[in-house]
Amino acid sequence: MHRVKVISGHLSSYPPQGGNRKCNINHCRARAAVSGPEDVVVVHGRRTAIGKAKRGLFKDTTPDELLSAVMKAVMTDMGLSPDRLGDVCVGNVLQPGAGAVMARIAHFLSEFPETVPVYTVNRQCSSGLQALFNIAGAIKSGSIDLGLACGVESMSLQEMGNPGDLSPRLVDFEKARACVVPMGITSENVAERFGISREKQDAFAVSSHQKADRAQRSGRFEAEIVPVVTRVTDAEGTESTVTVLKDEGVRPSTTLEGLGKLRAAFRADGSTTAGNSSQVSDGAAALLLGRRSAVEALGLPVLGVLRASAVVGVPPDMMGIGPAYAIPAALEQAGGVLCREAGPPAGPGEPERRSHRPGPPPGLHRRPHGGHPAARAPTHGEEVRLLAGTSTRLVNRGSPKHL
Ligand SMILES: CC(=O)SCCNC(=O)CCNC(=O)[C@H](O)C(C)(C)COP(=O)(O)OP(=O)(O)OC[C@H]1O[C@@H](n2cnc3c(N)ncnc32)[C@H](O)[C@@H]1OP(=O)(O)O
Repeated sequence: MHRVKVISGHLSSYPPQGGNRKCNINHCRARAAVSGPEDVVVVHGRRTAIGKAKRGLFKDTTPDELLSAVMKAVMTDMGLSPDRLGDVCVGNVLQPGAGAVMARIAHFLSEFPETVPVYTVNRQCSSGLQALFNIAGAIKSGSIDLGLACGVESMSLQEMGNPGDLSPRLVDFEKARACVVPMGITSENVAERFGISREKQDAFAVSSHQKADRAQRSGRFEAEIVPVVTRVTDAEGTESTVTVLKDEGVRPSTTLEGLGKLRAAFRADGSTTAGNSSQVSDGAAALLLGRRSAVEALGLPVLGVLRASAVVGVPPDMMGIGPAYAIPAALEQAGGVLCREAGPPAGPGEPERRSHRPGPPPGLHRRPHGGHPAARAPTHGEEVRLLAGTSTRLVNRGSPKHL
């Protein structure tokens, strides 16, 4: 939840509306100022540490075990029996069948009863967020009161490079061809088309490592990380038992100078390196959601309220720009007002826009929905939480109409 607060803080840092008509997210929030028993609220969440794929302490751990660790931890922390859950949704990309069998096995490893259902969903990098929004949708529509939204991936035990059986005709369609562009190349495309220099990427990476290091050293992640006891085999073939407690991607010694020496990983003349890339990782997370009335009746805490959601399709050869388009779309739903300054970056060669309601980004098609008339705001001192995903998803307020 700390990161959610940070994102929310970024979004609210725009100056109040004035002569320059910059977006004021607090104003948007004020427009959404009613709360009620039908709200979908976040109760609790836990995650595993994020392991370094292939070389980290989770490299030999199966995803059902990672998933089971967080599923169990959330229910135990809340003192809640799993049979209270109306549904469990798990986001996953690489496991066969999006991990349906793996998820059901995790369910039983967690000693959840068979009467509680579980299913999986795959929306690539935002699969976990999609799971969250599916559960929120089921709560909002009245089909369940409480649900568990999870995400899990073992990049160590599955390969990214096999897209499965595809039509040979894909070569005749530019966008279809772009769907099999490797992730590293999509990073190069974004850097090139939006003018994000190697220096900027390296500077961002240094600052990211520094922030993660500070957070790690000050114990900010401790409450959210579930210690996982597992087995790992070292390079000599010796197996040992370890307790995994810490994210493995953080390199406190990272410097601009050191990063500057790394070679581009995907294109000889490129700018994406092992130092400024998103680490290939293993891990899992679970979040308990519920209808406010049910949550309060059980005496459970309310961490935040889910207010709006938006998904925006983007060109597949630069899929990493998803959040830049989905976040403004979700904000627009949350408050019905959005300025371009809070919107996605201008497209390549596109002048900075100033319209109060941005049109769809170049080459992109906005889902045809507007602001949400039934916006509600939290009570009891809660803040609105806008949850941004690694990809195209924002989750917060919804209504049956939109779910
Ligand atoms: C669930 C998911 O994980 S999905 C997201 C996965 N991410 C992607 O697909 C984005 C693309 N990124 C990638 O494919 C990978 O990060 C790659 C191919 C660029 C690099 O992968 P790896 O070779 O495993 O990178 P790794 O972190 O081991 O770094 C390799 C070397 O670069 C250097 N290096 C990496 N980071 C740094 C740093 N911050 N400072 C200095 N040197 C560094 C080191 O020499 C390191 O070797 P070492 O760990 O033995 O010291």
